[in-house]
Amino acid sequence: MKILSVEQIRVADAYTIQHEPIASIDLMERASRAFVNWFCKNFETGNFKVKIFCGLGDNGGDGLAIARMLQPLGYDMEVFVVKYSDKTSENFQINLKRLERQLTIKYIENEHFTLHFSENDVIIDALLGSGLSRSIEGLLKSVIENINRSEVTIISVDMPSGLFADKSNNSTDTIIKAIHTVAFQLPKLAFMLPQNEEFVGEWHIVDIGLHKDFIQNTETRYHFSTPKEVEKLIKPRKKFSHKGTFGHALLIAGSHGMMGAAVLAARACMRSGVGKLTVHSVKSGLPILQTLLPEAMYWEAWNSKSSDFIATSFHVDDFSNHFQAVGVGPGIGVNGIIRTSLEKLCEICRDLAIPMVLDADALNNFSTEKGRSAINKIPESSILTPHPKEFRNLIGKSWKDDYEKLDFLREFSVRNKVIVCLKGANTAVALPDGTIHFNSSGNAGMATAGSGDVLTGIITALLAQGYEPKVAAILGVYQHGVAGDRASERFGMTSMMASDIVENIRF
Ligand SMILES: NC(=O)C1=CN([C@@H]2O[C@H](COP(=O)(O)OP(=O)(O)OC[C@H]3O[C@@H](n4cnc5c(N)ncnc54)[C@H](O)[C@@H]3O)[C@@H](O)[C@H]2O)[C@@H](O)CC1
Ligand SMILES: [K+]
Repeated sequence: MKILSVEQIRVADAYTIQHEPIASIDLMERASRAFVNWFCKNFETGNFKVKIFCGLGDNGGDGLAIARMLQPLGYDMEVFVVKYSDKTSENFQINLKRLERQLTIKYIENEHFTLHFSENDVIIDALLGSGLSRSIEGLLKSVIENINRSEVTIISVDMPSGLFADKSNNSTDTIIKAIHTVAFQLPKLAFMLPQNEEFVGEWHIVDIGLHKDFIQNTETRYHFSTPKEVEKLIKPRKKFSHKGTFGHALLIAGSHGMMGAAVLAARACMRSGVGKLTVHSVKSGLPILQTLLPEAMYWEAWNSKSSDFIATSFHVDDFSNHFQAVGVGPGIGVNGIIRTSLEKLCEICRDLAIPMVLDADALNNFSTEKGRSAINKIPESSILTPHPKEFRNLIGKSWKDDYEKLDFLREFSVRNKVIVCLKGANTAVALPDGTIHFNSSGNAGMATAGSGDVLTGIITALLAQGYEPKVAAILGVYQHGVAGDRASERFGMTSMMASDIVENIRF
């Protein structure tokens, strides 16, 4: 699903009005109806009052139309119009006239207002939407501060009022803190970013029938990978296939005291459909891995006498005609010898065109001053899976906000021609073509030790099966999240562990 800018949404709106064709006021009616349908499904009539706060533009117009539609359905309504300006939109005016016939509207015209909220109230925020052009001040600011203090359920129409859809707010800005945001047709970039979580709450999309052709033909750098889109990427397993069909993966992971990382990645790899798996790790890890995962083969690190790190002088003969994918990083440790051996590994994979996943310590080895100058050795189209701290170390600089983080992410991915999965809620998968794809699955329970190792295993397995790197990244991240969602259903977010994610992988 595309994420369009405010400007693009405005054009989509105009295009729909012209080409469907539909009158602007009827499009607003359709949008408001879509909101109402969502609302009725989620909030059955009962012992509570719905308080709608309307601005003076089209977002306010939506609010008035929503009030008109909800009242006959049995909701106890109170409608407030905040008169912060003399200007109103045409659709607002039309909807105001329509509603005035049905109920008494209350006006908030100056700072001498008092609002009373009771615990069960539900507030619908239709003050400002995507038309926001500056930080909120004056009367609107006072009203929003009052609403936020009420601590009752707040539902925002299209956008939490005061939040910019595709650029950063000032840290002191006044913004509605919604529990739910019900957005029209497409998600906004702001919804994807951790810095906006307390304003957006849980977001939902309702279809308002914007013109499909326009959306299809509009270019954007941002995408939200919906379950429907991603699930289509899974290749069916053919009846006459054998284990050779699904590739042989090499996983380089673990060290003394860090064998859990290797086991988690390896188990996840096997659960994700790889034909064969070899794990390359330290000597002391052999009994651990062979006991916990008899399905995998073991390749002992050549010079791991002290058995506390992997530092193999990789040789091309060990790779050619052997492996279809290499995953490297979880628990391997960081030092100059390991980095040298990683550089050699990258060289071999590049020459033999073996796709790679680099995670955790593989990335940390490229995050020292010397390491950064060797980043260009990472083969094109490799998949890197850092969490934000690892990414910051890799690029050697911090970002001022989440928008700048996305810019750095895109820059890095384009410059090095690699795929970067920046992990977090809505993991961002940046492709070398400059696009960023946000993931839709997963939950906060996945912020637990070993969760990243599981992702490495999944993506390595997909590469070994011949999935194109960009598909392996987007699908792998999604399936990892789905497995995490299943694990959290069973154990709860707080109690789930990375091994529960592994046991819930299902392709
Ligand atoms: N684009 C679409 O597809 C549709 C949009 N609709 C609604 O229209 C909304 C956008 O409407 P508008 O463009 O009228 O904009 P808003 O209703 O968000 O804002 C109204 C006006 O307020 C002024 N304003 C901006 N920032 C302000 C501030 N900080 N303080 C005071 N005034 C400020 C601007 O002049 C702006 O045009 C959407 O969020 C959505 O709710 C729907 O009605 C139907 C379809
Ligand atoms: K709003």
